Amino acid sequence: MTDKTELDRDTLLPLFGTGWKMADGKDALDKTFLFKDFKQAFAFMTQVAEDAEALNHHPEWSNVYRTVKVRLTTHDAGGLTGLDVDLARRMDKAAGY
Ligand SMILES: C[C@H](O)[C@H](O)[C@H]1CNC2=NC(N)=NC(=O)C2=N1
Repeated sequence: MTDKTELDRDTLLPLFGTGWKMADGKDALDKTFLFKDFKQAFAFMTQVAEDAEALNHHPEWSNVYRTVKVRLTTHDAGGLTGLDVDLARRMDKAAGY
């Protein structure tokens, strides 16, 4: 599921349910994760770093204390692909959704 054309509403709907939003003219998925404290936020980032390496697909993200802001897009494709959906799911799992 790496073709941009395969991303339909049914694929994205479960992610909207966990707080992901379309951004950047629908070329990206954004979500803000809020954790109990910095330690939990950083543990999440450490787990997701492993997932990103496994997928060879990497988030744009920033961390301030217990907040992690994420943007997912596929630079190679110039928009959203199945890789972004896969990484979003892994992030939700790592955050305990
Ligand atoms: C060469 C390598 O496959 C590419 O640079 C990968 C790595 N990680 C990536 N991550 C994201 N988010 N988009 C990409 O296009 C991308 N490309």
